[in-house]
This record gives sequence, C-alpha cells and structure tokens, in this order.
Amino acid sequence: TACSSKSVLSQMHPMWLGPLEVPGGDHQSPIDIAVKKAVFDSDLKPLESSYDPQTCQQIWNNGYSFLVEYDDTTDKNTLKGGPLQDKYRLCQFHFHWGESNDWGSEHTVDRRLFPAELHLVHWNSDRYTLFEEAVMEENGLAVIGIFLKVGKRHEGLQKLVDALPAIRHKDSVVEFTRFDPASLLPSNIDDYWTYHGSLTTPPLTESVTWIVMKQHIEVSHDQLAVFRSLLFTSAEEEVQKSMVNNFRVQQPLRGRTVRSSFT
Ligand SMILES: NS(=O)(=O)c1ccc(C(=O)NCc2cccc(O)c2)cc1
Ligand SMILES: [Zn+2]
Repeated sequence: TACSSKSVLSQMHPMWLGPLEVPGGDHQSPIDIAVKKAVFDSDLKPLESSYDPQTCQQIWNNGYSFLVEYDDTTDKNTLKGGPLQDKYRLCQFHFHWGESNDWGSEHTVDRRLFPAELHLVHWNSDRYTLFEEAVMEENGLAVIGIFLKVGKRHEGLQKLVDALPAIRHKDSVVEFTRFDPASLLPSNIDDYWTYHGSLTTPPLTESVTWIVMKQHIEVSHDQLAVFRSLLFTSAEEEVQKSMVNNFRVQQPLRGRTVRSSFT
C-alpha cells in the first residue's frame, strides 16, 4: 500500500541511534502529557472510526517495528470526528516497546512510562490522494496512540502474535488478512488527549494530529515477550539484534497546548 514506506525506511540508518534532533523542529513527538496542564475542550467531538477487516493485507518487519498494513486505495477504513476537520484513512498500525515491562512507550502520562504503545496511522484522504503527499502537510496525518499494560491476555492480539515468528527478520513480509483493528481499541475511546506533533521516526515531519487514548489496553506478559523475539537485523547479518527499545525519547513541548476531551 502507499504507506508501506519500504523505500524511505530502508534508506534510513539501520538502527535507531537515539533522538535525532530536527533543526528548528518545535512540534516534535512524542511528549510527556502533564494531565493537570491539559486544557479541556468541550468542542472536541467523539471519535468515529470505521474499519473493514477484509482490507487487511500484510504484516511485515521494517527493521524498526512490525507493521500491519491495510489497503488504503479506497475509503474503507476511516477516522473522523474528535479534533479532526477532515476524514482520514487508516494505512497501517505498529507498536513501540521496551526490553522490559518497565518502559517502552513513546508518550508518557505525568512521566509514567508504559511497557508498549500502539500507533494507528491515518492520512487525510479529503485533501490528499497519497500517504506520501499527506505526510508532508501540517494536517496530513492523524495517529491514534494507545498504551499497553501487562495483565490479562488480549484475545484480539493473539492472531497477530502468532504471525510474528514468520517475520522475525528485517524486511520479511507475510500475508495477513481479516484482522479488525477495532479489536485493539480500548472500550472507551471518548476520553483522549490531542496535540499537534510529528512522526517519531525519521523524517520526523510535523504533520501529525496526535490522539492519545486515556484508557490503555491489557496484553499478557507472554504476548509482549513475542514482540521482543523480533529482530532489527536481516537474515544475512552475522550479528542478530533483538528488536527492543524502538521508541523515541520525549521531546520538548515548546509552548504547545495539549487538549483533553474529558474533565
Ligand atoms: N511512530 S509514528 O506513528 O509517528 C510513525 C508513523 C508512520 C511513519 C512512516 O510512515 N514513515 C515512513 C515514511 C515517512 C515519510 C514518507 C514516506 O513515504 C514514508 C513513521 C512514524
Ligand atoms: Zn509509532
């Protein structure tokens, strides 16, 4: 799909070498969400998502995370409402996680780290025709961030976990169908924080309306352990490196306001 981003990601330096500073970037992500400093905005509407599991295409290891990709050539998987003025199309979702359950998320809440974070990546299909276009524009992307906590097993996640051994190495891809991204949403998606930020990996473009859910989802310790069995490295490389700690450190707020949809 347009957002498969094989080209761009593979040209980037293979390992995430730490918080690459963007000269002059003052809307960078992720950030710490200081709950008391968030401003309640009663104009924020409930989020409206509509996903079609039939449009799920593949799951692949891009050398930094694993992505589940959807056919984004039609408006089958849409997100609107919330802070969004336009309709956005899901192209992929992926995760960030740590080597231990003590850290791994990109955003933090009052400096609290979660073991992992899920990102559902959407692009503005009202204004642009391709992900590649939208990613360069201020209102181009909308990413839903959902925190993961270790607890009970997540039944919806298991189908995805079972597919991971087949994509252990960088650039491995397998067909992956009939997966409903809605199964990964928390029960309450009306309570969220929202702010303007960036991609958390190069090219770090400041084109993202972030929508970070207040309610986390729970996955089991064993399910998260399978994430850590993935490798950053391709099959040919002599030294194999575990895919862990694939998160960016929190960036300065630089005067931005985080709004909340709840009091
Ligand atoms: N972690 S994140 O959700 O901020 C995120 C989402 C998508 C991407 C992404 O698609 N990167 C590849 C890319 C970027 C710009 C242009 C492209 O064609 C591809 C990177 C980070
Ligand atoms: Zn991400």
